[in-house]
Amino acid sequence: MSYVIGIDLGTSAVKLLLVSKEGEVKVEVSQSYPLQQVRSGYSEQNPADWLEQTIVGLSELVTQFKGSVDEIKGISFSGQMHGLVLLNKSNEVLRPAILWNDTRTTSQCRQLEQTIGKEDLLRITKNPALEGFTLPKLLWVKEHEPEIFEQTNVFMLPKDYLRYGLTGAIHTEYSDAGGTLLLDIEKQTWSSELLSRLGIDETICPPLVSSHAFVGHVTAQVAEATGLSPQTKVFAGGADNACGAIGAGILSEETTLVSIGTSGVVLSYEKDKETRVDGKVHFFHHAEPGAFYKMGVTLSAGYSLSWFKDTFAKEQDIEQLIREAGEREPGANGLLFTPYLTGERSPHADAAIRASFIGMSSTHTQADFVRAVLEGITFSLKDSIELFREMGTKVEKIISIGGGAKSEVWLQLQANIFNARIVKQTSEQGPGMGAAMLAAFGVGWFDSLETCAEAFLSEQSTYEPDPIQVERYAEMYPLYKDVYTQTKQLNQALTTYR
Ligand SMILES: Nc1ncnc2c1ncn2[C@@H]1O[C@H](COP(=O)(O)OP(=O)(O)O)[C@@H](O)[C@H]1O
Ligand SMILES: O=C(CO)[C@@H](O)[C@H](O)COP(=O)(O)O
Repeated sequence: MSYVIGIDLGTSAVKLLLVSKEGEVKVEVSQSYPLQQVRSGYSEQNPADWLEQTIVGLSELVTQFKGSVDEIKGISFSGQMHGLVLLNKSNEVLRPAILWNDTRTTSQCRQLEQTIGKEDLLRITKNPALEGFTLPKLLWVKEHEPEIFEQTNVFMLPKDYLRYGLTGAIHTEYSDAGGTLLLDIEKQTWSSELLSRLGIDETICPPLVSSHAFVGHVTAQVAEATGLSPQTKVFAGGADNACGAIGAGILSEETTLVSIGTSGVVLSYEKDKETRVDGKVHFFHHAEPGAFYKMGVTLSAGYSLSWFKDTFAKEQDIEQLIREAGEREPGANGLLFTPYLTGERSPHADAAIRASFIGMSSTHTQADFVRAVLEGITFSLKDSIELFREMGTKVEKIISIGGGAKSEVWLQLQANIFNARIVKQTSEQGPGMGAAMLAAFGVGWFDSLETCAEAFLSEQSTYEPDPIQVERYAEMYPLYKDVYTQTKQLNQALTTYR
């Protein structure tokens, strides 16, 4: 027997899957780490925590594995996107990583628009300046922590740091590089034009490789700490959403992906680099060679639910909370929630907006609140689905992945709010499975990711939209959308108090 390992460096936890050559998940391990949010809009993690927990997870996986470690042929990665990791000349981490959901960089985004111009940014990177992307974070460090910027030898993205920790080799790959806002998407190179206009030395950008590229073996030290064989081959990997797309079989334009992890994502495959999304949604390289995807992002999707639970129902079981919410009426008895806890990206690129509960009454119970949170998160994903539909994308069949896809109640809610058929696969761990598939493709078990998908992926259950509930949610949706318009100025005024 032969196996590969897919490692998904999420925001809440690192998830490791041991997958057989037949695509069966044999061992699944998850190790969590904290998120530091010291001020509203700030979000950081310690790269040492990622590496430490991955090593713990790998040794746990090896312990649970019944076979010989020589049978584990390859490892690859999926990782939360955009996070800025800075290393000095000795490859030591210079400061905590500034994450994708950190929105402190509004002024750097405006500066970028002035220095480069919105049109040139779109022409080169196919994306607008958004707080979550890596370049504004780099400019923030340059401005606020010049002594750290001076010492920077190379920047990295989260899963690239993990790969460096396991192999000692420094790279990034195209699917994550697009999310830095420094990649020339058409030329597939770091943009010398942007870098020179911003006065940033190109040497701080890591070398670029393809997602399935072989980049080395695990080091002897890592092999000893985890029990893995030092012969285990390591492949580059991809951005978590690109890997999620692979792990959900989004390798053609027919199906759409919805991922509910810490963030929420709506994603569809694009063959053509000429596709224009005009900055309304993101446009990046897929982890499949030569392909692309467009993507809308809700910053606090699963995070809104976790926040609610941690703040108001810490001791309660998440599944029980969702089950009780599922028994309440659609519309949560007139309670609306907008999930803007850390600002928003799609369709409102607004770092200052914050979440609301609208319509609270003394008759509302905890279950109504949880229902409103689930509905609000799902409405916010519908905003991206509507953008896709306006662009001409048919959204009829959706593969749903991420922590949110563990819940039947939430899957049915997605079908009713999106008015689309929702499919859950045998594993909801799309990004980890996508990473395992990149390793399987990399070691040469398959001649394409499509053939790998045929062997590895299968659908488990389908959720059809219920026409009565579809109509009810269609009536509520304009009310949900109005909350943004009505609370925008209020939230802007409240920034002084944060
Ligand atoms: N049993 C469950 N049912 C529905 N949602 C869940 C369940 N368990 C966790 N979640 C949601 O899944 C989210 C984590 O999803 P995950 O894909 O692991 O995130 P990440 O990749 O960002 O670490 C949590 O924030 C939580 O809201
Ligand atoms: O910023 C984005 C995409 O642009 C996020 O989707 C991150 O990639 C984090 O993902 P999760 O931890 O929610 O999987």
